[in-house]
Amino acid sequence: MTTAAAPSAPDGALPVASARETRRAAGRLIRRDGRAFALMLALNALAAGAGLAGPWLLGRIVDTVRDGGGAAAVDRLTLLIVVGTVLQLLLGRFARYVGHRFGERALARVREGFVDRALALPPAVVERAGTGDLTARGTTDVASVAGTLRDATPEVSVAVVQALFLLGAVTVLHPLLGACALGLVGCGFAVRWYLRRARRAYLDEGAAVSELAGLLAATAAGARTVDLLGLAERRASAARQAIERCRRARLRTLFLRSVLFPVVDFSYTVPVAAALTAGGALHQAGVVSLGAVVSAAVLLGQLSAPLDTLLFRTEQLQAGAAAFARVTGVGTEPDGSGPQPTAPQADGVPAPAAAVPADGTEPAAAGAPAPRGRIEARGVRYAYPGGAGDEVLRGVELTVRPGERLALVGPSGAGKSTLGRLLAGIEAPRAGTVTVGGLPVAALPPRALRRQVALVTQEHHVFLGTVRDNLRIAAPGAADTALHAALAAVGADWAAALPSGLATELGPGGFRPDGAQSQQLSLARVVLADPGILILDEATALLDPRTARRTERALAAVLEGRTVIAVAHRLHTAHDADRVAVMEAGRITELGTHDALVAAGGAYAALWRTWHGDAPEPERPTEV
Ligand SMILES: Nc1ncnc2c1ncn2[C@@H]1O[C@H](COP(=O)(O)OP(=O)(O)OP(=O)(O)O)[C@@H](O)[C@H]1O
Repeated sequence: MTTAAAPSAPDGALPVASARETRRAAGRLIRRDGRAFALMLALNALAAGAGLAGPWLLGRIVDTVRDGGGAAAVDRLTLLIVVGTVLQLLLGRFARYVGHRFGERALARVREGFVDRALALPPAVVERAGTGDLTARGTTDVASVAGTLRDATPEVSVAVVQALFLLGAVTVLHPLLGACALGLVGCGFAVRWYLRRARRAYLDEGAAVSELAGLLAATAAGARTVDLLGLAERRASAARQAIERCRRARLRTLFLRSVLFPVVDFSYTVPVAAALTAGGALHQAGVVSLGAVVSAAVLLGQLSAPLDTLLFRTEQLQAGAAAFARVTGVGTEPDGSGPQPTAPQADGVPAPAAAVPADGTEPAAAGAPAPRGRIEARGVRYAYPGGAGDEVLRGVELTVRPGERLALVGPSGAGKSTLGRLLAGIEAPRAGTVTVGGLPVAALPPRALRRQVALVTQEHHVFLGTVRDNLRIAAPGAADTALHAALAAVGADWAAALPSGLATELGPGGFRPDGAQSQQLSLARVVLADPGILILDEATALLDPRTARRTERALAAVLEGRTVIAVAHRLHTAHDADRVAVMEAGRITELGTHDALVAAGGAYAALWRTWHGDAPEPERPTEV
């Protein structure tokens, strides 16, 4: 899906679908349930047709009485009015029922699509946008779309059909009486004025709510840090500013409504007054009967009901359309040219890129083992967005062979973690290329990429749900035997002793794994995902020594048979690696085996001597 982002999307924020793309997405939703939509419209048309009987029969009653007709004739006409009204009620109710069901199905599709696209978002996109925006789109915006689809769409379709039928009926009575509906032109101007401003205003309101949600979520998540560092006043001040922006955005939408509604209310009376005036003249000229004038006035008076619905729902439709644009925008690229989420195949694995790797290794194929191809960085340059434009990586050249273990060492801030993120495809280089098995990582769909490269950090997350749920995230549909094998591979013996085995619930109210156990669960997921290349960055850095030892043992099992690039904090890791790359100021300055680099007497040799206590501490802190 390609969209042009709304111009307002700030740098790093998730894109918002353009008006055109929003309309297209709505069209797709309607087409997918086209029969139900057509049935809803047909039933509405029948209900509106039945509704015309009342005013028309009222006119007939007036004419009958005027012509001296008896009470029996009036009774018959009155009975027909009752029949018409009941018919309208029943058909209208059925039309709404069909409409609500259509709305619910469409909403389910919107929700499923949103979840799919949100889950397929590259982590870097979520990091830059902030989880508040994504949360607000997944909650407030989806709820707004829900209200629109469930209530507004059926109501609006009823109202549109009713209004058209009423106008048609008056015009049939006499074209001049139909022309009296032009008195509603003031209403049209007011609505146009409103609609021109409403999309922008509602988008701003949604963005302000997202910002506030993100700020409050971050403050709540970091409550202890806020308390510890005495940041409460600063956070409260930021929250006050965000609330003020919300208030201003809300006031703007309120102002738009406060102009719209009074103008519209006045406009409703104009056609009725015009019909009575013009109708009186026509009647006197003998062109129309008195009953026709009464019918026309009643029909035009009845126009206010569907128009009211339209106006009332217009606001909801506008808010819903803005929310739909924000929901649809998730997972699209701001410039409309970047990678789009890949539709999963039946087994949940996306189709891999159909290209033959340059180094002759087998291309990825659905269900086939991930290729253990070489990973290469050529002339890689990178600067963080919003990082004052300073280059963090300045022309990195690196080739890691299949099955090789490479240790990345160097001073703090040299760019090791950043290079790890680029090699894992989380960030894309500003210049140069990163390829895995000959395929540029930037061109691989996220899920296909994850089958080839995994970045293991000290961050690990236990999801609410069972042990099985937590593991199957990496391999949907994996058999219990595979899950047990993965747990055993990372030394998670504790899992076998859980009361309900793989069905044990994790988290509050269930089993609460400690740091090492959580890390083991996340490593078991890596085993199940079975990527050919692992990038380790501080995987055990924050753990206490005992936990770190347990985790490292688990890690050793995971590394077996894979290409490994490890940001090395302890030089014994570098010593045990096949080769060592020294990184300084965004470049690889030394590359070779431990022995060769020590013999060369360069930066690595100095680090190694420092680690052994043979030399004074270097001036810059190092990762030893
Ligand atoms: N998200 C970010 N936004 C802006 N600048 C960043 C970001 N992350 C890192 N940097 C900057 O990029 C530079 C390289 O950081 P990086 O973390 O890659 O270095 P490192 O060698 O891994 O250091 P360390 O071992 O201390 O993490 C540093 O100057 C850092 O301040």
